[in-house]
Amino acid sequence: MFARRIAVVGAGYVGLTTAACLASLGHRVVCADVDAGKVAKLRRLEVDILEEGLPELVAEGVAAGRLEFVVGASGVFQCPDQVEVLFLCVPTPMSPTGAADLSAIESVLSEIGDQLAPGTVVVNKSTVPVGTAALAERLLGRADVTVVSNPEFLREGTAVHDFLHPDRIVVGASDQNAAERVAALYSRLGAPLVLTDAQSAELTKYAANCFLAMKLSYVNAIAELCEQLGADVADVTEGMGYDHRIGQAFLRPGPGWGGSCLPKDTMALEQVAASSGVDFSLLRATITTNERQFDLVVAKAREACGGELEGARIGLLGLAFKAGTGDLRSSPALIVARRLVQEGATVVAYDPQVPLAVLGVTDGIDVVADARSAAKDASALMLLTEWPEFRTQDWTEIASLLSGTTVVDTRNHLDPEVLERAGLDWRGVGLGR
Ligand SMILES: NC(=O)c1ccc[n+]([C@@H]2O[C@H](COP(=O)([O-])OP(=O)(O)OC[C@H]3O[C@@H](n4cnc5c(N)ncnc54)[C@H](O)[C@@H]3O)[C@@H](O)[C@H]2O)c1
Ligand SMILES: O=c1ccn([C@@H]2O[C@H](COP(=O)(O)OP(=O)(O)O[C@H]3O[C@H](CO)[C@@H](O)[C@H](O)[C@H]3O)[C@@H](O)[C@H]2O)c(=O)[nH]1
Repeated sequence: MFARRIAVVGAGYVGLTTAACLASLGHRVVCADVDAGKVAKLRRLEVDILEEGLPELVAEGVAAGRLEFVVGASGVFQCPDQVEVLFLCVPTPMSPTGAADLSAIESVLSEIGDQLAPGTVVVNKSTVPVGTAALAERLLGRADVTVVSNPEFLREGTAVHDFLHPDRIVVGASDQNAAERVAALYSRLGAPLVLTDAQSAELTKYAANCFLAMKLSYVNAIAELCEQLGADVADVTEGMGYDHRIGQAFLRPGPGWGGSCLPKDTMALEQVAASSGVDFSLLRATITTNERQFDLVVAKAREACGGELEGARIGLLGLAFKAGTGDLRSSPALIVARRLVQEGATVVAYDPQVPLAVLGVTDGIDVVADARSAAKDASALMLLTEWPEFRTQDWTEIASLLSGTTVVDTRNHLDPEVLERAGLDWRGVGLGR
């Protein structure tokens, strides 16, 4: 079924990807954002997030007349065609209590509530606590409008690929007909479909993200054990991952997990569990293990600087929360960098996707234009984001620029033999040597 027109509110990672991909599937889409500057750029076909294939899909959709951009959620009603399905893709950040902040969703609902045509399906794609679809229906107060939960599972950096090749589509609603209308929008993707109630759909999203976070905390704890016991985490995780019940994915140790979703979603589910009277100590341990991981990384930096961070100069390779994105939200690299600054180190960082001017003076992090500038006169170099270009640096030149010899590789991303040939002391994670 092709809707006469789909509206998408929010033109960020999820909203813009949803709008452009639905347009590429043949739907007619109007995408709204409260940020007039962002909308003006999108109208000029400028996409300011790093997502492979997204600028091309936006350009194709606009050229085909299937995709347009408007300012403000109510802007979607300026178009002559009636909106039949409206997706909510607005932020649900962490509030000071740790719970998800639903104010953007509430604000959009109050803005559009009176303007929705009878029979419209409102689809929530933002990550929200159980009960939000029901809350949205109450806020709308419209018996002729249904709210459907359709959580999104895409990853940053591979958003278009993930949207068009999803592992599954989850659609939850009390109204079977509305759920099927939403599911039909994705029919060309051929993905497994989980049709359920709204509560189960909403919980599925948190359950999946928290499971991924738990897997990573577990792996990072195993890596720490490897260091104590003389084992090699790469071999241990390879041996674990061949078990199809475990799988090889999401088993790479690192500086801790971060990004715009896992940290806030683990905190939000913890809040939900607490307020439901459920003792989810496993989830608490997942979070605290990650916080400890940052301590361990800072301790490695301290050791690399001879036991004292005060006055040390440390070069950082990477600031984004993972390779393939320029997103700094809850980036472990940034958390570690700030901690090093707090402990008195001078931190000079390079990231291929983070512009020089992005960090404020308060962060105290000197962002430079290349890896060589980060290495210059540093007592130690630390890799925090696994950008491919870091593997292919001229490591002999880097070695000549450093004042020390230690390279802490928090992701086991570099080739130790290449670094050792350059006279450097490579220190990875989860290696008992
Ligand atoms: N980033 C991801 O990888 C990802 C993946 C799956 C789910 N999610 C969830 O999707 C939701 C959106 O995340 P995101 O990363 O796309 O956020 P984002 O910050 O990249 O984009 C959100 C957009 O919404 C706009 N916006 C805010 N309030 C608005 C309003 N009242 N009216 C119109 N536009 C408004 C903002 O200007 C921004 O452009 C969150 O709940 C998030 O947890 C994110
Ligand atoms: O083996 C691994 C895999 C990931 N990470 C780290 O884990 C974090 C999260 O990575 P990833 O899951 O790839 O990032 P996101 O783009 O934030 O995607 C997650 O969060 C999204 C928002 O909810 C979900 O839609 C996705 O399914 C979920 O993977 C990053 O810090 C990664 O460096 C590791 O340390 N080791």
